[in-house]
Amino acid sequence: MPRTVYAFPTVNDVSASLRDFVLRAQDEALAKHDRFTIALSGGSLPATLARGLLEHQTAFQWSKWHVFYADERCVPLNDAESNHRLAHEAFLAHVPIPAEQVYTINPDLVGQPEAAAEDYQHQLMQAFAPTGDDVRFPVFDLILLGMGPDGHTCSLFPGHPLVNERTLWVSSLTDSPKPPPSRITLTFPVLNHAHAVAFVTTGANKQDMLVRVLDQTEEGLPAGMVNPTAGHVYWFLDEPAAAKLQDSLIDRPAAL
Ligand SMILES: O=C(O)[C@H](O)[C@@H](O)[C@H](O)[C@H](O)COP(=O)(O)O
Repeated sequence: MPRTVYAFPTVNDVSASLRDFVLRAQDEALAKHDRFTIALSGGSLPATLARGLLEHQTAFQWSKWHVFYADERCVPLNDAESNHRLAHEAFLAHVPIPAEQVYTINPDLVGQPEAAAEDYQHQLMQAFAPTGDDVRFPVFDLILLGMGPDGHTCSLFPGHPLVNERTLWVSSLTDSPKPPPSRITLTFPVLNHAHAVAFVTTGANKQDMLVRVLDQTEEGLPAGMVNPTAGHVYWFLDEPAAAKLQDSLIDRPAAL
C-alpha cells in the first residue's frame, strides 16, 4: 500500500497544502468521471480543511462535488455535536455545492442508530450503484479522516467489534468511547476501497499514537488498518504531531 507522510510547520501550512491536494484529487476525479466523491470526518478536520478551501476557491468545481460523511453522530443536524453542522458552518454553507449532493444522516432516524446506518448505506448505494449495478463496495475519490489519540478513526475504535465488519458499507454503534455514544460510520471495506485516503492529524497529543500507527508493527490500531488495496494513504501532519517520528518516515512536501 503506497503511503506518503507530510509534516508542515503549522496547522495553517497543513490547510494550504491540503487545499492543493484536494484540488488535485478533484481534477483527477473529473478527468475520469463527471463528479468528485469525497467523505469527511468530524473533529478538527472541517476547520482545517475550510481554512484552505475558502481562501482560493476559484479552481474548485463545486457543482461536481458529492459530499458524504465518513462518520456521523446520531444527533439532530443542527446539534452542536453534529459533524454535518460542523462541516456546514465551516465551509459547505459558503460554497455552491447543490444541497442534494450533500448526503446527511436522516434526521428522522437519529434515535435509531441501526436504522440510520441502514438508511445511510442506502443513500450510498443510490449514489454509487444507481442502476442496481453489482457494486461490492463504493470507491470514493477521496476520504478525509482524523485520528484520535487512542488510534481510532471514523467511529472505528480499538478493540470494538465494528473493526471486524466485512460486509456492511455503513454500521452503527451505541457505545462509542468518544461522546456522543451513538454514531454511524463507514466500515473498513469502504475505507479500503477508496482511491485515496488522507489523514489530517495535528497537535502534540497525537505524537505517541502516530509513532505506533506509522511504525506498522502493532495490530489492531484502527488508523493503521486503513490500507486501500488499490489506493494511496496520505498523512498531513503539523510539526507538534510529527515531533516524535523518525525523519526517514517523512516525505518531502515538494512532491505534492
Ligand atoms: O466524529 C468524530 O468524532 C470523528 O470523525 C473522529 O474520528 C475524529 O476524526 C477523530 O476523533 C479526530 O478528531 P480530532 O481531529 O478533533 O482530534
